[in-house]
Amino acid sequence: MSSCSSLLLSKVLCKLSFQRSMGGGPRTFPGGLNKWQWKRMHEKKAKEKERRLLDQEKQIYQARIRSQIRAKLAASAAGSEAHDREAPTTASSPSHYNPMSPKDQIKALADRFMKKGAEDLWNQDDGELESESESAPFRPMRVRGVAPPMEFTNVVSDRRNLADNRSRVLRPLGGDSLNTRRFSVQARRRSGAPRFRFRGNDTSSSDGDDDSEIGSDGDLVNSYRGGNKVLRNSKSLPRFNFNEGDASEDDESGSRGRTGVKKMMSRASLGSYDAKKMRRAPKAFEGDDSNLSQQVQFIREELNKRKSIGHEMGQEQEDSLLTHKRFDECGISPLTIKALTSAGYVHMTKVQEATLSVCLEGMDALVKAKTGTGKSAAFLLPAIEAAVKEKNSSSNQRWPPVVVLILCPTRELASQIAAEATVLLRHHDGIGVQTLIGGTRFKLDQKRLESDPCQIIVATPGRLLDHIENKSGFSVRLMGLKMLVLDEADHLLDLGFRKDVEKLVDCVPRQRQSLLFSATIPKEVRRISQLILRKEHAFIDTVGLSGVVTPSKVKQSYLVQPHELQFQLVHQLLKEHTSQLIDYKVIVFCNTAMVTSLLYLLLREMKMNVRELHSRKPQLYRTRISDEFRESKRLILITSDVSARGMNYPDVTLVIQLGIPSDREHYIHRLGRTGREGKEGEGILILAPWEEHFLDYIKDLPIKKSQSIELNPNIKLEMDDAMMKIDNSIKEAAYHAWLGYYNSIIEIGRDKTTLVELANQFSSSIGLEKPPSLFRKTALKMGLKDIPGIRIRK
Ligand SMILES: Nc1ncnc2c1ncn2[C@@H]1O[C@H](COP(=O)(O)OP(=O)(O)OP(=O)(O)O)[C@@H](O)[C@H]1O
Repeated sequence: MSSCSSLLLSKVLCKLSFQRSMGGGPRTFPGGLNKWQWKRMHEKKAKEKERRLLDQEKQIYQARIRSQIRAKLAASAAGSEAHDREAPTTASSPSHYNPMSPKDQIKALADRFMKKGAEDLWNQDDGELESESESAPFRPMRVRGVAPPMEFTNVVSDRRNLADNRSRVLRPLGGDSLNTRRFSVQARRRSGAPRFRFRGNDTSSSDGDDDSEIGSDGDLVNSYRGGNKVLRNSKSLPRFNFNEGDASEDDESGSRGRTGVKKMMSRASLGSYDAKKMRRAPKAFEGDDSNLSQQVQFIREELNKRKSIGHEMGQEQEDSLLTHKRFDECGISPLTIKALTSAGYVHMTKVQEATLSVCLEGMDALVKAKTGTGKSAAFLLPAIEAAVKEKNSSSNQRWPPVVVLILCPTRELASQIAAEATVLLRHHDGIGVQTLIGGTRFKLDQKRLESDPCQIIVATPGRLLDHIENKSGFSVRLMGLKMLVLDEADHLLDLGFRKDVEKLVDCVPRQRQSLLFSATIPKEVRRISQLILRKEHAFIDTVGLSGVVTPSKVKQSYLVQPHELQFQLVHQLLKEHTSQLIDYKVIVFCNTAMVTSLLYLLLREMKMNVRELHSRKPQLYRTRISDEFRESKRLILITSDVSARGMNYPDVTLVIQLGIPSDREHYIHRLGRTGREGKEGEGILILAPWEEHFLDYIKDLPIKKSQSIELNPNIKLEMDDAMMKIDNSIKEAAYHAWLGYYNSIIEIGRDKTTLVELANQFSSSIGLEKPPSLFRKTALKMGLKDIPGIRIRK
């Protein structure tokens, strides 16, 4: 009764504050709170959430330690059992000293790995199966001809599909119930590829394979929320140190006080099994050992057969973008079908086929699909359907509620999504879409919202929060929200954005559908996504059997060249490419806005057809260049990571990445600007000799070393001349940004002396007589104050 009345009261207050704000009365937030109370309330909520999270992390960590101790004790007990295998364990011996019988061991393993996503939780420290498998508990099974542990795991993960699970993992390509891809991932994990270290010194997760294999939910949700399972090592580690200038420059996150220090979430892992799970062991494993080994043999053979068929089919399927399924078969409204048809969309792409029915059912989903495969339409179609449904049920409101909220990390991407939504909405009268993005006038947004109320909002987190906090009745309109979409979800849940996104999630109703899309979903993001998704959500992965997340028709290569020669190398590569292709269209990614600007000016001086796009440019300019590049051919775009994700520039023929990307995901998304819609493309990564370690993090991708290119000495002279013409202030800013970016990279950032040496070489290569000085405070923050070669501004 009391909760009912308080709900009623808060609804009335909401309505009142909405009416007041629309009518220009005193400004209040829902519940009659003023701006500061409202803000404090959300800050408090965010703090509480953070504390809860930390508690859970702590529990997970402690559980992990406990499990390690247990594993060690069990291993030593197993050693002693080898001497005395026949002797039954005495009742008096403590239970954790008891080695398991082979059957129990299998049951335990089966239980542990049969759960969806459990192989995702496999880690090297789970060692009994590999290194300690030679010891007692497993030996009897080996004698009976049972496969070595790794294959066994695979067999079990097949059986796992029979088990009931709360959430669904859908792998439409080839219906990979036997999950051959996971097999290779586990093998890779065992090979111990080091994890890319930008995110911190997380040596515990040495798989380097965040993207290509994500586990499914049930356990993960459980273990995350309950914190009572044995999970993988959990640490919160810095990802970025201080960045001077614009180093890491995803515009919207930067604009709202990006912390400069990024942390990694811990990764979940079932380090051991627990008694409860024993009950869920499949019946087949309870039979006698000889039956079991026959069965295992049979399943393995079956697996191998399916694997080879799957690979062939998988490759074929991967090369084509569209499926046979038509849009008019899936129950979306005829007006949308009409718009789709006139836009040339008749058949669905794989991700659309895999997700549409699930999303239209109203289920939450986390979706992973390759770049350029039509994810935008995959979430826009259910979004439009939600708006249509809502419009039919509440048509007379003057200010209709916002039914769908789509969050994007960059302004350009938000505009692109809104443009696509407008195309799909062209035949729907009374349903509108608007963008709320930074870099435009706030008042203008407000006017647009009042004059043209719409049901679908595409926004960047920073500007959206401004609207909620500055209010104008907007937060009240969000109370009717039915669907929340996070495009580039992994990036939005990364620390640069996470706080803002959490605040936003607190401002929308809990009863909603949430859809998270990205081409890359690292495990820590998979975990944190549970905060947004309902427990009963689908995880849909259309990457395919190969497990390669990059487009199959993109030729990937890398070149190694010292920093000071890299500009010349870029110039030479561009010259070659543009002379070979008539309709070239190239994107060159630089790591910072100021280096982007410098390279742009240099290439312009060298008479190349270039444009620049980065966060230091005014929004109008950015929009103009983005539109121009979308429409054009024979153009080169020099850009920073503002263009790395989601931007759909058709027919890009080459992507060059200059310098080490800030992580594996950045590499994949940047590369994904070419080879879209199943087309061909090329990607070249240019690394300095010390940056080659990055290749460890992408070694599962089909990237090859390119033949070295001999640089033309005459061009060098020409470039030096061109460089002389560029203003020193640009070069100094580029030096600062360069130093800031590389200082944030752990490998080099730790060795400050080498870093400063490299920076000073870069400085002289761009024509600066001596390295520009730093403010004392900045040098201090960067840990560079007393490093030889650093000049401090007086
Ligand atoms: N069903 C379809 N039929 C034909 N073309 C389609 C279809 N769906 C999407 N496309 C086209 O595919 C291209 C890529 O789509 P989109 O930008 O949505 O990819 P994405 O998966 O979101 O990529 P990214 O991961 O880079 O964000 C667009 O040009 C879009 O028009």
